[in-house]
Amino acid sequence: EAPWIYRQRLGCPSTSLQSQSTRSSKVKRAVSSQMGLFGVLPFLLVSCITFLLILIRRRDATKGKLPPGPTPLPLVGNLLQLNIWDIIASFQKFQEQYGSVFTVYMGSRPIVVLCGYGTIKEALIDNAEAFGGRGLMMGMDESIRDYGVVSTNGERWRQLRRFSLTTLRNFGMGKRSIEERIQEEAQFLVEALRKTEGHPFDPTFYLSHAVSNVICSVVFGQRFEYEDKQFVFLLDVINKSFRLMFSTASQMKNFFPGLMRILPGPHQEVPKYMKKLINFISQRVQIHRESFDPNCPRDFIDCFLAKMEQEKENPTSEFHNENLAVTVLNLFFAGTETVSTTLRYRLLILLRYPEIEAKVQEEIDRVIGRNRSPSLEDRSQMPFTDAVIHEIQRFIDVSPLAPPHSVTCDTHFRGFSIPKGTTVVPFLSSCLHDPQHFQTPRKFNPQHFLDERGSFRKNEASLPFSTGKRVCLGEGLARMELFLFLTTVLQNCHLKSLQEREEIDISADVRGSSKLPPPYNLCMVPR
Ligand code: HEM
Repeated sequence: EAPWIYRQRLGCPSTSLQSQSTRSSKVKRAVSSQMGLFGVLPFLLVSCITFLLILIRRRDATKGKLPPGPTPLPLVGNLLQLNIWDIIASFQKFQEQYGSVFTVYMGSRPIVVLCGYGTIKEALIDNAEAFGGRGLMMGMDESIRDYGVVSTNGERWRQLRRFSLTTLRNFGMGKRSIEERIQEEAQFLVEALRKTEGHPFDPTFYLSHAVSNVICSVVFGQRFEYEDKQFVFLLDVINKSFRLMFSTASQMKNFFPGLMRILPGPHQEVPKYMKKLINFISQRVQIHRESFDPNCPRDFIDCFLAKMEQEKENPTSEFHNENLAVTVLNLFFAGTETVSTTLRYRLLILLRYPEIEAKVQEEIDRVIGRNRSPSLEDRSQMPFTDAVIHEIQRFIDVSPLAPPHSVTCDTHFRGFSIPKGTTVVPFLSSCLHDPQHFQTPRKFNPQHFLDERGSFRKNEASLPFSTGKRVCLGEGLARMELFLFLTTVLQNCHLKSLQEREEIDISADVRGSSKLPPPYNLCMVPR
């Protein structure tokens, strides 16, 4: 006969021969065994959790003494203590609680977080070699993770980084300098803005097209009309894959990589988009090959093809088709969203502070005038504009967390032992808001970058591009764009808000670990 509790569940009738008393004693026994079960279950659960915690602690003890942090649970790690919609706020809380180096667990993976300028400098600059590895970038598609410059390590990364830096520094890129390419694009941007004829519009489209065109010009040797079908296709695919890679489902890969690999969801679409992008780039490479002249490289792809030619006898060369396609893809991903978000956010801040816009325009008129395009040489004579550009980058903090690093060897740091291969995340936001380096860290204040005489003053804690061996490879290019786009637009247009300035909200829309300006419209009036 099946035990009572199962018969109840299975809906079996109780036998009619059983007397009332036998039935009631059976009921009592069943109830007491059920109660026993409920008493035992929590005990078993607590024992299992304790056992797993001990295992985690023992494993960490054998791995080294990691910095302190919130107590992780088995399997989920610190998932329950982290606000995955606002990781920045969670990290700020942990920094207050545990200090400038703490450990959080993403699932069963420990991640060491570095906070504040002193700590980040000591790790990324003073111990550059140890902290210069790239950690596993979970959000990135597996088909491209092993190639290119952003997510690789060792010789591959070293060679591709050196090559990309040299090429972006303008050597061997044909007749036109990168500065000229940006100046040209800035003029196209102003022309497009003029066509809005003072009507309200959302600047996102114009700014992202202008910024993407700079990368197109550097990489493909060609800019596109903003309505060009190929260009619109390229930007659409980049945009969609960017969103998917930073979606919550993709972020959950950090916690449960194995599970997320098989679970359905938007993150499973990423490889499809990657394939489209790689196909697009491969077609462009093929077109380049047909008109390639090794003595006159026109752009990044030509320079790479020339390097492939030079190294064709070397069987271990890193200059091959896969690395070419993914490095180009890396430049698009790393160099478009960051710059265009900065430009978009910057216009919003200037709408909020029209007196600052007026002061920048006064400097533009005095140094550049209205009859020629701004050039990089002008920057050194424009301390106020330079300070505003730096302060906007500090204040808006578009990359609050650097992508994951990893330690390349067992590392002793501030009394802790971090085993080789451990993921380390520089919390750049904590640097940009470090109260020891900025007088009013949470307020927009260009004085942070000016001395008493009004000259530009560098601030070592201002690290929006990170620092050390992995410092942003496009920093030089980005700084050129940020200066030339701003000065060209303000030389030609006034910004007009649709709201009273006091009503303009400049606080960021935080999504996971990214910060974006709130959506807004504005008008541009020709000067
Ligand atoms: C406002 C604009 C930009 C910001 C705030 C920015 C910020 C960053 C940050 C924080 C990193 C991570 C550094 C680290 O791992 O510690 C990075 C890496 C990188 N950035 Fe940028 N970036 C910008 C523009 C660009 C542009 C225009 C390009 C390319 C043309 C670019 C290409 C890269 C690449 C390739 C890496 C990976 C470097 C490596 O792993 O060796 N970035 N950037």
